[in-house]
Amino acid sequence: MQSWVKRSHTDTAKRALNTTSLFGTVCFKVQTVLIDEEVEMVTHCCSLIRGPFKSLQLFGSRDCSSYVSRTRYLMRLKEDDEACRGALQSGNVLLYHKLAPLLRQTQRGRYQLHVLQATDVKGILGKLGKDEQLLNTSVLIGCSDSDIAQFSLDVGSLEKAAVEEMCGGVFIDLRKAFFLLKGPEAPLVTKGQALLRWHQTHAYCSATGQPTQRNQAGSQRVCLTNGTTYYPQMAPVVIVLLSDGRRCLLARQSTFPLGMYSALAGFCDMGETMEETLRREVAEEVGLEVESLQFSGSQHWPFPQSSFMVACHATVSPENAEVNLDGVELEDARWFTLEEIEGALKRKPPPQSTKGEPTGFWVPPSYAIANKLIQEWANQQKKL
Ligand SMILES: NC(=O)c1ccc[n+]([C@@H]2O[C@H](COP(=O)([O-])OP(=O)(O)OC[C@H]3O[C@@H](n4cnc5c(N)ncnc54)[C@H](O)[C@@H]3O)[C@@H](O)[C@H]2O)c1
Ligand SMILES: [Mg+2]
Repeated sequence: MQSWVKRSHTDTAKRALNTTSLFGTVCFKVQTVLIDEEVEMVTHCCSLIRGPFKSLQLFGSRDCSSYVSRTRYLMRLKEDDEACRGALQSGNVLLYHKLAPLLRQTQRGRYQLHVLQATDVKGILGKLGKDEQLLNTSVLIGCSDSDIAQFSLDVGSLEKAAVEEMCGGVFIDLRKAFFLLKGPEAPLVTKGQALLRWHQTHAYCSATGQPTQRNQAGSQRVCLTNGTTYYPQMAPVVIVLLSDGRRCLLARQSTFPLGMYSALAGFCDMGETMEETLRREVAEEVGLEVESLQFSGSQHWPFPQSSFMVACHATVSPENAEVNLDGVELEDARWFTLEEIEGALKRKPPPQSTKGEPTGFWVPPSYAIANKLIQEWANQQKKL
């Protein structure tokens, strides 16, 4: 196959691929972008899609795992504006209105992400008399299991109700949406929002005050005056569930919903390791000295800004477990037994309108990594 494909044809095929999803509707797409004499060759090429593209090594081989293929594809879209613009034309788009994501309700009343095709979005923009170029302000957020590039787009300049009506969906505040969505939809919707928000707040260079320009994928912005490149950032936070061997420590801030207790958390100071942050935060907030720690997992947390949560378990000695509260940040911190924790894990959060203290404390819902730490601790204690 490689010997049959002349150099110019190889370039043509590459160009064709730039306009498509990973292994999407290549044959259909190329006919829309190529001149006639090229179409025949590329159509033939596409009919043998696995063979030629493997030998041309445009996206790596399908012998690799699909995860590797998707990762390489996304990497390429971040580096190649033209390829990214092409992928956007046949991509999936999550819409946001002033950073509130668009969801739709299923017949069973469950909420799902409302994923649109780029062509649908263009149709909506056309019907509302808006320039199709707005689509190009989308940012790349991933690649679906069916190898379609995924983007997020804020249509805050359009009338919210009109878009909702046309799409048959509803824009819902992220805090609520996060709670309503299940599985991989929840992290995807927060990633989409976090990246859009980063662009909305980084339009200018903090050194020159001049405008910055984004690449097509939205993975970076560059100051046109001094050339500084800015990348989307998350603030690192350590979240820790302390145990004295028998009980675990949970705390609450006065701003938490009534009755909710969570694990201790704190932002990393400049230059700190994760271990140092953990030790410092525990000392600052509850006056205890950590003896040992164990990494558990991590999570991107979009509220109020993007944090990168690193979750750990840590122990203190039972002889030195008396809490000495820092009253500035925390309203309360207490040791809880396994029985109390099991009760709290089963308890549903009270409705937001509830006045007065709910009967019994409760813990953050399952989408918060604090919940995972608490579940892990309870499971571990049950084995002892
Ligand atoms: N996902 C979860 O399960 C979970 C659970 C608990 C807390 N959290 C999140 O962890 C984060 C940190 O927790 P915390 O509030 O206890 O932190 P913290 O104990 O460090 O206290 C917050 C204070 O730290 C200072 N600070 C330093 N760097 C900051 C930065 N980059 N951004 C904001 N404030 C900074 C501010 O003065 C702020 O008032 C919060 O955003 C919270 O929403 C997530
Ligand atoms: Mg804290």
